Amino acid sequence: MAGETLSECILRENEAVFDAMVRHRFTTDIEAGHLPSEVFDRYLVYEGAFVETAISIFALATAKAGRIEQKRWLISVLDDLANQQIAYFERTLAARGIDPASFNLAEPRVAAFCAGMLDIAEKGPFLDIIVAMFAAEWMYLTWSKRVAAAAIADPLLNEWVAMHADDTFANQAEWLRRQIDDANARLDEAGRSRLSAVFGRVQALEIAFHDAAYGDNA
Ligand SMILES: Cc1ncc(C[n+]2csc(CCO)c2C)c(N)n1
Repeated sequence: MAGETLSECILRENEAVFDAMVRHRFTTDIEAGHLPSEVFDRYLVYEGAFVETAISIFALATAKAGRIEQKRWLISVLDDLANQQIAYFERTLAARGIDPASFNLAEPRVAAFCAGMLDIAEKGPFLDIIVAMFAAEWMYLTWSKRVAAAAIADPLLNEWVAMHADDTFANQAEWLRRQIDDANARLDEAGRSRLSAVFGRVQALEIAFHDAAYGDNA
């Protein structure tokens, strides 16, 4: 549509699947204060595996970035993932007495999500990686900002939601969004629709990943 940025166009074209994900039962259960404890435990183990995958994805983006300013920013994202996010999982798994070995990390929907994201990063150009991570981060920012307004009794769950609703995370998601909008003029229609399809594919993988946190009865 005329006067629209590329990120606005991508969000409009994928509105239905994006809304389905930001309204996923995982987010509405947290908001309503009744996320089952065993679902949070399973989620933490699956999510910890994804954060390690995210380090590989951002490392590939760093390697493929054309400009030093982009590399510099992505290195700071990597530092945050390796030092703040991984530390959250180490602390949280220990505090909740979770043994990751007692969960199935080969769960098909979790494996499909991690492998699907990594595949985009390995095979795709820089902008595909940026769009895939924009899809994952913008979605988390959107539901976390909504859910952060609710009183979350579990301090570790509260911390997780707050971490995705704060300015640092919002700046990260907005940086990705700017990369997409700045590239718009250099793309043709086929390139734009390919990126929009990447965004939609990531939301579908995300929905299955969050279903998996509920076990087999999702
Ligand atoms: C399943 C899943 N999807 C998206 C995010 C959002 N997110 C938060 S940090 C990060 C990586 C780099 O900042 C991403 C993508 C998540 N946490 N877990």
